[in-house]
Amino acid sequence: MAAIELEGLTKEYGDVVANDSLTFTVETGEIFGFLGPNGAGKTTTIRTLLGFVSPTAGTARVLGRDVAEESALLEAKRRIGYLSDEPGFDEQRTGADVLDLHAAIKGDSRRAELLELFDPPLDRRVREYSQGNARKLGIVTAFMHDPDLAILDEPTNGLDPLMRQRFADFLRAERQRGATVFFSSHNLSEVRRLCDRVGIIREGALVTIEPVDALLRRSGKVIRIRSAEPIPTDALGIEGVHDLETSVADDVDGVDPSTAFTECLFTFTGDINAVLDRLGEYELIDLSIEEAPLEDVFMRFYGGTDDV
Ligand SMILES: Nc1ncnc2c1ncn2[C@@H]1O[C@H](COP(=O)(O)OP(=O)(O)OP(=O)(O)O)[C@@H](O)[C@H]1O
Repeated sequence: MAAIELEGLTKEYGDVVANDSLTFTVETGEIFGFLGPNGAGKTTTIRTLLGFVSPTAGTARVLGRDVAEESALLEAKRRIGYLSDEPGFDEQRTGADVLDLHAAIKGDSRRAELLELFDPPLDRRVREYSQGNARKLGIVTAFMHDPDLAILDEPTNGLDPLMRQRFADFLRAERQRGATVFFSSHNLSEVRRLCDRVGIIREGALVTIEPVDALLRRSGKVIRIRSAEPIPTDALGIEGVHDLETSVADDVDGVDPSTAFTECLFTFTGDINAVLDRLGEYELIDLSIEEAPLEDVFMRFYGGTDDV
C-alpha cells in the first residue's frame, strides 16, 4: 500500500491556485523530498494531508485513509508524525509540558531515545526557545509515538550543521526500519544526500517527479577545457552542449574570440564520446568533467525554462 496518494488534488484561495491538480504517490518505506520555491504550494499540500485544509477538488489519502473522512483520518493520524513549519507550541509552557501534552494524546514510547539525540532545554518555557531548539522539540513530538509515516514541513530550518547531520542519520535509520518520510525542503544538498525520490512543485503544479539519481543524470555534466591552441567555437556545435562560455587566454595573440577559444565551460547532456572525438585533434592543457550542481538543475525548473 502507498503511504500517500494524491489524485488531482487542487486547492484554490480565491484567485490563487495553491495546488493545481497534483497527482502522485509516495511509496511505503521511501524518503520523498517535496521541493519548490517560496509560495509554490508545499505547505498547502502538507496541511491538506493532515486535514487542516480542505481540497477544492481531487482527493488525498494517507496510510490508505481519505483525508476528507474525519474519523478515518483521525485514526490514521495516530500512526503519523507531523512537524509543522510553525510549530505553534503554547509559549507559556515548558518543553516538558509540551511533550507531556503530546504524550497524553498519542503516546511517547520513544521519548527518551529521541531526547538523547535532540536535546531541547525541557525546563525552559517555549517562549525562551531559539528557532533551533523549537525545531528540536518539534522533532521529538513528531517521532516520539513511533509513527509509520512522518510528514515534515522544512524540518531542518534553524538546525545547526551538527544537528542537521544527526537528523539525516536519524531519518535514514527510520527508513531502514520501514518508516516513510515525506518532507519539504529548500536545502538541496540535504535532498541529494537523503531522498530516494524528489517531487518539484512550481506555482502549485508538479514539474517533475523522479529518483534523485535520474534527476542528476538528466541534468548533465559541467565540462571545462583549456587548450594550448585556439579551437574554433564551431567545433562545439554538438548536440547536448548548453550554456557555452568561451574565452581566449591573455597570453595567446591573434585569435578572434568571436570565432575561437582557448578556454571554455559548458553543461553537457549528450554522449561524452562526441566531445572527446571532436576535441581529439587539438592539444589540450586541461579537461575537467564534474556533476552539474543540483542548484543549477533546480534553477532551470524554478526559472520556468524546459531546457532540462
Ligand atoms: N490561507 C491562505 N489564504 C490565502 N492564500 C494562501 C493561504 N495559504 C497559502 N496561500 C497562498 O497559496 C500559495 C502557496 O502557499 P504555500 O504556503 O503552500 O507555499 P510553500 O511552497 O509552502 O511556500 P514557502 O516555501 O514559502 O513556505 C501562496 O501563493 C500563498 O500566498
